[in-house]
Amino acid sequence: MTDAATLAARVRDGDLRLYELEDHADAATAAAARRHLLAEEVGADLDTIADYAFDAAVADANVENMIGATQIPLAIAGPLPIDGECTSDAVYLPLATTEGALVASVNRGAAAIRDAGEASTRVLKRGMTRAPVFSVANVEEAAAVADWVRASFDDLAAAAESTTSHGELQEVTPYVVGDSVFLRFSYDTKDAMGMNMATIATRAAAEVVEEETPASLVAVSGNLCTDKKPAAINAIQGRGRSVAADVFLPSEVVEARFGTTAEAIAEVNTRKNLIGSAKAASFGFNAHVANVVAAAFLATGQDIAQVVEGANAITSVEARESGLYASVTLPSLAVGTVGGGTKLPTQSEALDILGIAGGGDPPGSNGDALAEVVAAGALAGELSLLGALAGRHLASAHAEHGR
Ligand SMILES: CC(C)(COP(=O)([O-])OP(=O)([O-])OC[C@H]1O[C@@H](n2cnc3c(N)ncnc32)[C@H](O)[C@@H]1OP(=O)([O-])[O-])[C@@H](O)C(=O)NCCC(=O)NCCSC(=O)C[C@@](C)(O)CC(=O)[O-]
Ligand SMILES: NC(=O)C1=CN([C@@H]2O[C@H](COP(=O)(O)OP(=O)(O)OC[C@H]3O[C@@H](n4cnc5c(N)ncnc54)[C@H](OP(=O)(O)O)[C@@H]3O)[C@@H](O)[C@H]2O)C=CC1
Repeated sequence: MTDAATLAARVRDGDLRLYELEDHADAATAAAARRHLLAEEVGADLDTIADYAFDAAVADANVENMIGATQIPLAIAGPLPIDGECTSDAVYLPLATTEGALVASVNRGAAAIRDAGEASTRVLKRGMTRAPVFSVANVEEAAAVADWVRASFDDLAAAAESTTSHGELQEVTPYVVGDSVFLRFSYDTKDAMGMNMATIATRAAAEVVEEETPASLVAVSGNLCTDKKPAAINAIQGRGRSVAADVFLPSEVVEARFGTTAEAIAEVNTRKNLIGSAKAASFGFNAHVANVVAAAFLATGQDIAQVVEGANAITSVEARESGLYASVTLPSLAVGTVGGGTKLPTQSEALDILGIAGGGDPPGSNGDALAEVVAAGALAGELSLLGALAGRHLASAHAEHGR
């Protein structure tokens, strides 16, 4: 074991690579050595980055070349009453953000939902996808491979499921483009978001495809999955969890909470979220679902890059006889309560606020509960922002809260 300054000197002298420090010291000392080196090279003061409260070793599977931790303010919004299949409680939603007025907004939406009773939520579909791309000789061969895949689901499932005790292969859909064959594998990954699980399982199934057909694997991810890129396939067919939330707010709640009417909020939704989004050719027919998805993802250890598909959501609002009906449907929300960043201490504590850290009983129920909570939080955020726009107080709210 050796001290941070000595290790930094060895890196500077070319004796060690920056990422090899954990082989020569504990994780905290290795991080300190990198800060030491950085302080010398760029003169930055890293005292706050160094002041983290968890054992650096627990982040070993989550990051390389660690120097410390970024601290993001963490808040709660709620209580937010939810009537779902896996959540039937009033929850406090943990949100990590740097955008002033965001939590106040979700909190106001939650208050309106409380006044009205509760939001209903349902997970409509589960299926984490991975789509490898194979090359073949020509279209004729591509069609034959696709036919073989359609007839060989059991063999592919046996290979894929040999790599996991939780994952279940649900379907494999072939897509042919000339001499490329894409196979979109979809898995029930239970309480895991499942991207590692699906990738490992799909790699095993791809070996069977290569053994049994002329197809040759080009890449285990062929972008038809589609992970972390805007894509209509996720918005239409779903990815991860497809989840919806809705609520009916009586007119008096709308007026008391948002200082406007159901008709005015419905008009904002139609002209902004539907017509405006259509004109922009957006995948997000909503106001700011990404805000709640991102803040909840950061708080609970989700893969933040998957906010890309998490923000594919449609908000519907209708002025009814005695109030306002609103819904938010998120077709591609990639969430988990085990694996990835969920085991890190602050993230795991945030999941504890919701009572869903770790695996659920039955497996998958905690993942579903997290999806339901995020959907209800997104609904609260949509109601409040649409209310602020209809009542024309968005700019003043941000002037007051956000700067
Ligand atoms: C800011 C408010 C809530 C004020 O709203 P208000 O009605 O003036 O506030 P209020 O003081 O009367 O309080 C009403 C409720 O708001 C909550 N609330 C109020 N203050 C706080 C606070 N400090 N901390 C926590 N909660 C707060 C709280 O629930 C409170 O109820 P109570 O508990 O008192 O019965 C409102 O104006 C609002 O929601 N505005 C919208 C802000 C918003 O949604 N911003 C989202 C980010 S915008 C963006 O990023 C995306 C965008 C806009 O570009 C996307 C697009 O293109 O549309
Ligand atoms: N590899 C890739 O291409 C990509 C990886 N990622 C990263 O993948 C990680 C997430 O992958 P993910 O597979 O979710 O997590 P992990 O790789 O951390 O694996 C989670 C494992 O937990 C086990 N497990 C225990 N209890 C349960 C339960 N109740 N439900 C489900 N699984 C359980 C499963 O093991 P078992 O399978 O043995 O049953 C599962 O494979 C993130 O770090 C993300 O950033 C993101 C995008 C792409």
